[in-house]
Amino acid sequence: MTERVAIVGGGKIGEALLAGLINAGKPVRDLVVVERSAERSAELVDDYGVRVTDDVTDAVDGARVVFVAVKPDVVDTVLQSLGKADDNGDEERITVSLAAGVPTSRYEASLPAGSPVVRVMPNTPMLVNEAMSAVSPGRYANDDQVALAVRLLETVGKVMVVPEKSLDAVTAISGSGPAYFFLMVEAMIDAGVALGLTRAQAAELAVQTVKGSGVLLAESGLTSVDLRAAVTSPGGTTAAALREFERYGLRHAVNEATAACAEASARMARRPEIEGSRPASPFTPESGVGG
Ligand SMILES: NC(=O)C1=CN([C@@H]2O[C@H](COP(=O)(O)OP(=O)(O)OC[C@H]3O[C@@H](n4cnc5c(N)ncnc54)[C@H](O)[C@@H]3O)[C@@H](O)[C@H]2O)C=CC1
Ligand SMILES: O=C(O)[C@@H]1CCC=N1
Repeated sequence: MTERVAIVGGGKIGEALLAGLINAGKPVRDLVVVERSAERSAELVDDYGVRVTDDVTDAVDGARVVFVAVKPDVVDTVLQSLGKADDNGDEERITVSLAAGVPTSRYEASLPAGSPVVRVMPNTPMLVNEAMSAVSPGRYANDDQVALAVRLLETVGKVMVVPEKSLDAVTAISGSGPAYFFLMVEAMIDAGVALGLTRAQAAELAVQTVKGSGVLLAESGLTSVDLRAAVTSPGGTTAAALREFERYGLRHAVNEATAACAEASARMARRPEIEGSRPASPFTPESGVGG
């Protein structure tokens, strides 16, 4: 892996990618991060010894792959700088977007004609090299360029190639999906406390249960239906719990929530003033919910 890589946006996803690439053996000298916040830049320099700059044009000079990991409403600003960057001569620069809801066509319209663009929907388990990334080639990205993006992303988890029209649905399942499981764990911890456990006990029980269940699902070769049936003894405790989940409409809630997520992603693609088109969050920033 000798290609020079620039990561524009050193937030949660940008850092996850940076850490993953370094862990996978990519030399730090082949990496550069573009970050607007001075405080965040200092953290990245301290933690990874990577070069961090606030100048997009300077950072992408000589970079074979440029990952765009800023919020969707900042993408147009970044594209203006990318559009002004010198070309790389023979080595065409590949722009890889990690931003939710921004179509490859918007990149292609701003970048020099025929620029290769690849759009990706990753997720935050990338921080522990367990990402699920869905990759969609733009109209000018050739097979080798897509393969390079896939290879880099495989250093931080699994990769699936899908047509771009699937990305709203992908966002509803794997992009936002980690938050659904975190919410479930939060609810289980509160429920454990209500049943008399300490919060620490309930947290340890719930976290290890979700981790073990995930590994079992990924590694046993069995389906979620088989595995649920294996936990559910006839007339037993699990059946009593599952009956209540069905009575309160868990499947309906999942259908409605994922439909709302896919629609939010599609809405962002239709409108450039992305943040303004988002529904109000039910959470405060202090609750730690964002992303
Ligand atoms: N957080 C998540 O679970 C996921 C996020 N994404 C996408 O990844 C992108 C990044 O998301 P996060 O990492 O969560 O956001 P974040 O807010 O943690 O990171 C964004 C970073 O970009 C920096 N930044 C802002 N303007 C800049 C500019 N002009 N030049 C350089 N840096 C700039 C910010 O200071 C910040 O550090 C978003 O587009 C989001 O849609 C995709 C999938 C999952
Ligand atoms: O909530 C969001 O908009 C981003 C995209 C997928 C996960 N987080």
